[in-house]
Amino acid sequence: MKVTVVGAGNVGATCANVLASKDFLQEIILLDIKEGVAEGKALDIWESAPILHFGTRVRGVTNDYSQTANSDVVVITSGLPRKPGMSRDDLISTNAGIVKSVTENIMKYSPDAILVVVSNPLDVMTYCAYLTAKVDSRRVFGMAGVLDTARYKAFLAEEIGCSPKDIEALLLGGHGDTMVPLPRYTSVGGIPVTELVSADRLQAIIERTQKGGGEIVNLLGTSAWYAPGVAAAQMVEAICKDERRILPCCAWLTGQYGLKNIYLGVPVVLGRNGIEKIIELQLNEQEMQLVKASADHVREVMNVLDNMQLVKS
Ligand SMILES: NC(=O)c1ccc[n+]([C@@H]2O[C@H](COP(=O)([O-])OP(=O)(O)OC[C@H]3O[C@@H](n4cnc5c(N)ncnc54)[C@H](O)[C@@H]3O)[C@@H](O)[C@H]2O)c1
Ligand SMILES: O=C(O)C[C@H](O)C(=O)O
Repeated sequence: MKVTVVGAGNVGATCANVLASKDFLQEIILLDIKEGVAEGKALDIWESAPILHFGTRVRGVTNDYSQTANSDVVVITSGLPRKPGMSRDDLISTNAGIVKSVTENIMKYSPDAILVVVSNPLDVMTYCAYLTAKVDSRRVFGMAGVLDTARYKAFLAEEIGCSPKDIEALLLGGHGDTMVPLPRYTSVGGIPVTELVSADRLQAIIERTQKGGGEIVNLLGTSAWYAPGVAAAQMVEAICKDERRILPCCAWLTGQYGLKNIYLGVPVVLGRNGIEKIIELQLNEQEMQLVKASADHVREVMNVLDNMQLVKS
């Protein structure tokens, strides 16, 4: 199978590197607009193949979309990352134009591809790619929940002093400070998390998760890439291997959770056709209110995109 990663910056290059090292793809194309960047990083990754023992061919190109032809999956990471003091939503005016033009170019050469959007503001950039691609929404979705859930699990593992491997958890909503980690759907080695972590510590972990992206931006001056890159790679693997994994993804809702015509993070079954199924949980009233508040925020930013009249809804 062939995968294209658009944007050879921090997240794109990390995603390509992780995918290559897993050795299940025939070819990865890394594409960037900046001359030499994708070629240089792809060559560097390819030169690690003899050491890591993988056979996936990794090639870099500068804006030459003909090289991406017939990709099975395309990961879109092109766009500006935020700096300290910014919210993800502040990136909309620059990144919407980038995501639109990238999606147009990709669809020209890979009309059957599945698109995994990573650029921020995530939920709205996924909407932008969907409007531009004009394909079934099951083939256009975003990466956020896998990353946000991983952060939630990492913080819990640290608190409990256990392996992150033993934590199962779920998180819903938009990729912003209104995201909704769900303690009722969180367990540690089969034990409900509420039996191991006090209510106030759990609330502190939820709030740290909600601001997890900003924590890294404040430390680095730019946003995270190791966990985001591997999170996107996990989604690509689930699709290409038709694993039918249940992962939280930013998906187009058509009535689920009482919401429609909106991209929002929900658990889905991810397989060879993209989103095979959206899973609807039986939320209690308080959880539903939090999801609705998150959806309200995402809808506000979707309206900003609509008002830009860049792509027709
Ligand atoms: N969804 C998430 O959970 C998540 C996580 C981390 C980062 N992000 C977002 O991903 C994006 C990339 O982050 P990063 O840290 O890799 O940034 P980066 O600056 O390191 O890389 C972005 C790359 O995109 C390239 N680019 C810009 N316009 C392009 C175009 N038209 N065509 C092709 N390439 C183009 C740039 O040249 C650059 O190399 C940002 O918008 C960031 O906010 C999202
Ligand atoms: O926080 C950001 O701006 C990048 C990304 O969305 C993240 O959560 O790490």
